[in-house]
Amino acid sequence: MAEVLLQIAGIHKRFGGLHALNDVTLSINKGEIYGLIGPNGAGKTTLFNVLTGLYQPDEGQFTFAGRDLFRQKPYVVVDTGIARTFQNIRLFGNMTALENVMVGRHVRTKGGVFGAVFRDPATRREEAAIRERASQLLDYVGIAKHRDEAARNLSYGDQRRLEIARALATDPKLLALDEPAAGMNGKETDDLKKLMEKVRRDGVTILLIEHDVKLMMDLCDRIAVLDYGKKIAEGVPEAVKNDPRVIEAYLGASPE
Ligand SMILES: Nc1ncnc2c1ncn2[C@@H]1O[C@H](COP(=O)(O)OP(=O)(O)OP(=O)(O)O)[C@@H](O)[C@H]1O
Repeated sequence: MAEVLLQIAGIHKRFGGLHALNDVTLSINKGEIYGLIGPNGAGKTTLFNVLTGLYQPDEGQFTFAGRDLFRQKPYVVVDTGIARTFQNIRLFGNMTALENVMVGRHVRTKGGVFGAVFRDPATRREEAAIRERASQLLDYVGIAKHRDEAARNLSYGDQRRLEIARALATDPKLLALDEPAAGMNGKETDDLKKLMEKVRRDGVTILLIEHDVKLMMDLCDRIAVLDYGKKIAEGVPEAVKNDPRVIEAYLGASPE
């Protein structure tokens, strides 16, 4: 039987009078690529923000890898094994690609203030290991040649890959990607799809928000659909695509 990695139940999130997440329940199995779709404003990013500790849910339950993460702080969430990218790229533009990934890696290291100030041998060894791992990750996502370039000078597609490398540097069990293909051309999207398949093969579960329906249909094992903060459908892509509630949510009318 499939092993559940992430489970949320009865999650509510309100912004004043707006019910952005309304009783959302879902579970993601280890090794899955799980998609989240829905019209604009449906609550997808809000759910990501709840799952990564940026927003505190009003009610519900949230467990991940056997730990209770309900209303936990973002650093606890990262530590437990959830990493994410953002809809709007959030890199340190003036830092090199390598340095951006090293920042992500620091989450998993021990060197404290003492080590950083006095640069003792243990800290220097640790720093070298961080650099080495960051370098490997740039290679892994296919942008090793841009290692020493400022992040802001990378192409849009490469910046998205760099964000993924930085997220992977935290050694996540679950990688949550918020519209990673936005603004990509066909070739870049195809390369991104291959990268996500590789990440999954290497043991990382993926949660994906994406508007590119073809990409979602090709890539996801299961898809959940949000509409006005409610989960209106969930299942394998083919079933979701043909679900009348989903067609209605997207088109505003049932195809009779
Ligand atoms: N911090 C906030 N304060 C107030 N309202 C918010 C906040 N964050 C999100 N919302 C509202 O919650 C609703 C859901 O927004 P959300 O960004 O989660 O939708 P989405 O499905 O990700 O949309 P899109 O596909 O356009 O990115 C929207 O009506 C949005 O305006």
